[in-house]
Amino acid sequence: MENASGASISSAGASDSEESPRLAIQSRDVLNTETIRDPPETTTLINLSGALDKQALQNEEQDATQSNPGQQSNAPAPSGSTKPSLFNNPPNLARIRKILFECQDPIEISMEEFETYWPFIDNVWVKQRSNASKEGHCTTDYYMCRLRRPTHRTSETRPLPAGKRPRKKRVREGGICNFQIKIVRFEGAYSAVTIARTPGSCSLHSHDLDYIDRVKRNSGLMEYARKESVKGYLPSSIYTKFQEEPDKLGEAGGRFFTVTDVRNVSAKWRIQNPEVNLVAHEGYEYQKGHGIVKSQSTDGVNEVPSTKPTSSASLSLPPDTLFFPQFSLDFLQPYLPNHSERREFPHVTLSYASSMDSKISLQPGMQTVLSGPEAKLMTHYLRSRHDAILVGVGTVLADNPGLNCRLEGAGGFGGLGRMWQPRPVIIDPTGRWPVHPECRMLRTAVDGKGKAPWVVVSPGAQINPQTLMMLKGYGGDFLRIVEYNQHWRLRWEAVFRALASEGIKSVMIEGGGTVLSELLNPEYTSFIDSIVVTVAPTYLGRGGVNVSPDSKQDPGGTPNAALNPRDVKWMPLGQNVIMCGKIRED
Ligand SMILES: NC(=O)C1=CN([C@@H]2O[C@H](COP(=O)(O)OP(=O)(O)OC[C@H]3O[C@@H](n4cnc5c(N)ncnc54)[C@H](OP(=O)(O)O)[C@@H]3O)[C@@H](O)[C@H]2O)C=CC1
Ligand SMILES: Nc1nc(O)c(N)c(N[C@@H]2O[C@H](COP(=O)(O)O)[C@@H](O)[C@H]2O)n1
Repeated sequence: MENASGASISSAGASDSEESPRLAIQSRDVLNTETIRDPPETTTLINLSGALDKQALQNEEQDATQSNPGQQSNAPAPSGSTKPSLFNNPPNLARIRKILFECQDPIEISMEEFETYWPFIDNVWVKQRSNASKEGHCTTDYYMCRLRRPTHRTSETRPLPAGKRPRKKRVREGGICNFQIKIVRFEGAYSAVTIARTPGSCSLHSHDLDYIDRVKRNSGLMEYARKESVKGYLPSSIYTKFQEEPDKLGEAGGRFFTVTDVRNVSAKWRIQNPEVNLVAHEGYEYQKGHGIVKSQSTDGVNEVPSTKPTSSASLSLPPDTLFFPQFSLDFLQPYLPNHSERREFPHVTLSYASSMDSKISLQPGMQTVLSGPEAKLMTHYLRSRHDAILVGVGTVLADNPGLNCRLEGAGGFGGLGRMWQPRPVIIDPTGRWPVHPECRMLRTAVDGKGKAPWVVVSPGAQINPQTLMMLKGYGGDFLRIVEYNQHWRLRWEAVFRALASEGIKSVMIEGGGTVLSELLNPEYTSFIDSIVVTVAPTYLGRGGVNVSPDSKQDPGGTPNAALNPRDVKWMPLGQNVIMCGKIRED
């Protein structure tokens, strides 16, 4: 596809998800101390990938305890010595249901996350149509909100069992809702599902999620009821047990769950298993006027705390998770992108760590740690606030970086999909970077902890078709820039314009020495908004990689400072000092 800047994304046969690369949730502006430390509906943020593995194990264990329904007619029996939960809710279910209901921004999640969470929100949606790509790697399903239909379907047209009267046609209260989404599933080395509103959709539902939960139960919830029914329990006993865990029931969308819902599920199973005598759970009995209640005699038996933790309680974040700083980062605010601004070019922040002698590494090709733990957290916070992280190929070859945000709450670190994960961008005019499945950026993409990179190349770069397909398979791409400056270097203006036309509104440029030194020269400073430098209390010496713009002279030939940032602020963070400044004239 060719864009206005003369750049092209080499996306022959691209899937829907590739046509629209800015598909992850882009609401970085809301990633602040409050949302990440104390999100509105949950205080426990849990890594999804790890979580899902453990959950699968638990599901298997639970399934293994289910005996064959035909044999277990009068002995359905989880032991009363512990209090096993009837729910196996995936982490952050309420919050993620809300995100998948509102679809405020396009969402990109892994196939596993989709399969885990979608059953708990499928009550909202009715499928309209499906398309599949010729190769079969990509399917697109179009859904409309269930309330788009003005009425419940009348059952008059359906064949009815003998003696059953047709239901009355009921007109929906609250009008109709024209919310529509498309779900694109892309299966390759990197499988992903993207969920986004379609162009004809309204931007908000005309009702809340509770309204739909009242009208229709989701299939995740119904599956809980089915699993318990096939153990031979009485519907009212199952219902009573569900009600004993109101938080989990509510989280799964079951605030309006009724005993009739369980009866419907149970009845289906009973058709196949008519000989089974349904029983109450152990420790529960029928009490006239109250239905199934916990027996007095066994009260307390079920109160013994379980030694086996329930689903989300035992889940942990990946070991490389960084926890949100307890110290204030408010000082950064004036230097951060403001995504609501309409701009031709992205907001550009230069952010790197430097020694006292302006070196960013001990020698070319060598990674050197200059940021202490506090400054590292700040850098990851900055990453979360930008759409893309740009580096030169020298940095990628030297550091094999991840270029993701590893703060708790970011996608893969307790957040959904690739939420708040920036897009790595590599300036590699001749295609020197050896795209390899073991490199950190691609591993990060496979693990759902970040995005695969876009590699900016010049027209002459020889990109092997297999390399192209491999990178695309991970969700990355090559971006060809055809504009050069007088030194046969790619024109930064063209790079920024190409990124803007791909939906990138903010870029954090981390390095290395060549890229930073070039961008600090006068011809580029009109593109640079802010600079955030982490200064380390060390001298790396002359052999180090330098950051320094070209020297400048005034018109009389007197040497002058090359660049003076404005609105400068210095902030000590641990052993480092952070220098923030503005570059571009407003
Ligand atoms: N402390 C810190 O914060 C950081 C430190 N670093 C360190 O920096 C070092 C790497 O720096 P360096 O070696 O200078 O490499 P860079 O990462 O700056 O990459 C330089 C290469 O990028 C390509 N490039 C850059 N700008 C352009 C342009 N306008 N047009 C065309 N090509 C361009 C060129 O590739 P080609 O040669 O193929 O033409 C160039 O050689 C590493 O040691 C790394 O650890 C890196 C980032 C941050
Ligand atoms: N802020 C900062 N401090 C340092 O001390 C550094 N060495 C760097 N390096 C940059 O960070 C990249 C590594 O990123 P990952 O941790 O692998 O995600 C590296 O490539 C440089 O861009 N930065």
